[in-house]
Amino acid sequence: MMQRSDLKSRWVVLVLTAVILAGSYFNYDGPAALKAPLQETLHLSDTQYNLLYSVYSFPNIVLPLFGGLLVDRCGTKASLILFVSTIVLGQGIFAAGVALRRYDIALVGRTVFGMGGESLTVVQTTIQAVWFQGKEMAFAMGLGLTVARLGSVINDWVMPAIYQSGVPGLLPPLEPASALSFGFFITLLSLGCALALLLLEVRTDRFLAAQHKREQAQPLLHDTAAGAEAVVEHMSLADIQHFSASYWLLTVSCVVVYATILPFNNVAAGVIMGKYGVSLEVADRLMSIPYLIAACINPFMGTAVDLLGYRAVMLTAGAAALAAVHLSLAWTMVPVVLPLVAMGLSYSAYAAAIWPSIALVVDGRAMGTAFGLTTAVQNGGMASMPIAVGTLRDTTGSYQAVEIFFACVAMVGVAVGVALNVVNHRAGGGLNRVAKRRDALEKKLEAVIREDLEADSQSR
Ligand SMILES: NCCCC[C@H](N)C(=O)NCC(=O)O
Repeated sequence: MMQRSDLKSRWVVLVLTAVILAGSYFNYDGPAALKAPLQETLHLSDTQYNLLYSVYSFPNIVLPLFGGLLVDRCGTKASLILFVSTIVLGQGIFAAGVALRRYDIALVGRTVFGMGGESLTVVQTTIQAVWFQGKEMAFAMGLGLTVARLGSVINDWVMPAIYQSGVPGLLPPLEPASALSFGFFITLLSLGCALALLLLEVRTDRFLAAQHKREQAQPLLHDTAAGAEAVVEHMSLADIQHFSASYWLLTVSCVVVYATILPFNNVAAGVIMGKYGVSLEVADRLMSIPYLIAACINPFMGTAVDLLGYRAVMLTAGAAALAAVHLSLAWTMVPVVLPLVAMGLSYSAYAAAIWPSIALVVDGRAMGTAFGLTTAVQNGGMASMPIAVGTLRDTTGSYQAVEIFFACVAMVGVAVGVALNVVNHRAGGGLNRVAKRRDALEKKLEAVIREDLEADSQSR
């Protein structure tokens, strides 16, 4: 039976989902690129500044789980439009709050932005998993993250420039709200791409339904995460208890390892300026290195995962490399470019392995919920880390304790990775195998079971 992953238009879907997410990532990292001007204009301490990230993540300790359920129950189309509209609204409120010098409104804006932002990553990953299932999934997710991360990198370059010079006749210079308003226009671009994707999905539904009718297969019921297959069973929260041990270990790994990457980026400019005595502009450029490296090599890392497997090994090695990076930032004076490049490489290896791994250990009909739950737990880490980091920085007066803390968290990620390798090996080692070989083995197994059942019914 023909599926979405058999269609060439999956590449258009990849471009659209990537650009949609790039708009979200661009704005997520907005405060990091404007850290000093924001703190100056709104008179914020480090803790208050970091709260702009924590409030993004607080609602997401729960919301993406329901976002994922919504994706599985109502489909990707409605969820996509809902979540993109929410980031447009949130960014608008955030920019207005900063323009009005109202920290409380700015916090509300970041909260609303977060309510859409993380569930958007869930629906985007689910759409990519559905359209690339059994094909170039890790490559597609890697390329998607590349474009999204380019959003972060462009943000690091464009936001300080717009802050400095404004947009003639439109946005005044030396005003952080100008840069944030520019970010609002970027979210409108994401909305435009989401509407284009909606049209494409509707046309694909019609095409596949007609195709299935011709093949006398079951009609297409709706566009759930299970894609073009006829799905009648609905995922419910209770089904979470059937997720495997590998899934839970992947989720714990995701929360601890990402907690050493994304929250580091929020304070990277401060770490670099404090340790190496460079200006904000130079620090902003330097801090874009990890995301830039990751953006450049994500598709290659993804291809390596598609061709070689070794997902569980790769995500353990990625965590170990991140621990080394943070220790070197805490205790050595090596040129800062080295640990930043190493961070980009390890982040990319980790991201290329973790997201496709989740798609491999859960059933198709639970994909949105699984991504949602992982993202929810991940946000627990992303909500608490900035507070811990801000408090450590405010109490010790330097970033050394912060870096040692990041390294310890990464080491927990190594331990979880080792446990994952053991558990997965006992369960057949699917995560470290190539997906196509894994599919072939599963098909062989199904055929043997079917033959057994047929022989059984004939002998009765
Ligand atoms: N919007 C920035 C935070 C992204 C969090 C998201 N759940 C995620 O982890 N995405 C993958 C990545 O590597 O950024």
